[in-house]
Amino acid sequence: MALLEISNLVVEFSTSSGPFRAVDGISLTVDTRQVLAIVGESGSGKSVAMMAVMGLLPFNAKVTADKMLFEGRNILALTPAQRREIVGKDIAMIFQEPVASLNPCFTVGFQIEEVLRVHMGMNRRQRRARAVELLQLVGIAEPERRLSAFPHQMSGGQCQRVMIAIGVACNPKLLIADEPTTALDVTIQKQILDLLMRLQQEHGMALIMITHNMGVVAETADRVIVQYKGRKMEEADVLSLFESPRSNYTKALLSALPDNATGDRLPTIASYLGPDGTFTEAV
Ligand SMILES: Nc1ncnc2c1ncn2[C@@H]1O[C@H](COP(=O)(O)OP(=O)(O)OP(=O)(O)O)[C@@H](O)[C@H]1O
Repeated sequence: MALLEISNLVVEFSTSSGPFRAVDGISLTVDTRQVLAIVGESGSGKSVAMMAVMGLLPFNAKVTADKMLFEGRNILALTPAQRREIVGKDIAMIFQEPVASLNPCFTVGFQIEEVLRVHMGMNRRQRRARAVELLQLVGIAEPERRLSAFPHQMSGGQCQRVMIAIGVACNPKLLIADEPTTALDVTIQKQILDLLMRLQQEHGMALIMITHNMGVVAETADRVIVQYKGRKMEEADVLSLFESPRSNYTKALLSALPDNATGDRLPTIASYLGPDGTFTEAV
């Protein structure tokens, strides 16, 4: 049984200019301990699809799916209370903007301990001890002292480490990382990726890595889904994707990497469109 199984996920927003379909029939499965990358340009519906899994979309979103199963349970049929037992505990998500994702009004210690209070029912002493352990785990020096820091007193990289600590606090079975390194300096990006991969391996978590960066895909993923305008263009294991991409859109993404440049100018996506103005899907 797959850990997460989604079939034909559709997310439609009602907007002032009519319905807008951000996710258009995405299917995917994630197995225990697997790292799945979802790659695609900005606006391709990567985040919206995963927010639908978390139940975090606003009221103007309509979510439908033939299947959305976590460990065999239909997530869409759960009551909000049942869903909250899973989300944040068994499935956790970290976001692109670590500083903005933390609450500026509370210390990082409070924010880590809150998750432990809600999901693990720990008492004050246990929470404190676990919070120190978590900060150590994510590589924050002087953890006891840093627990009383507010997010604005920490760097972006440290805030992302705190977000990761909150994400893994309850030993989730699945962690969804939404562009976890995009807002960070290049040197810090590498450290955060290494940290995520170490935690994934040590804790045996499955990881969904949302990214637009093919380098991140190559370094982290077992399987890859390439998404464009809310649709899945291609799904493959990571080696096949880089060695023999089947969809024109994947070919376009790969040829747009500076390392693959053959001329003075990088090719544009448009030069890979088929005669009907669309990309071939290879799923
Ligand atoms: N609340 C909303 N109402 C209307 N449209 C929305 C809403 N939230 C997201 N969208 C639209 O859904 C589409 C998909 O957005 P999404 O954030 O999933 O893209 P993405 O692939 O994750 O890109 P990025 O990497 O920039 O986050 C976008 O066109 C976005 O404008």
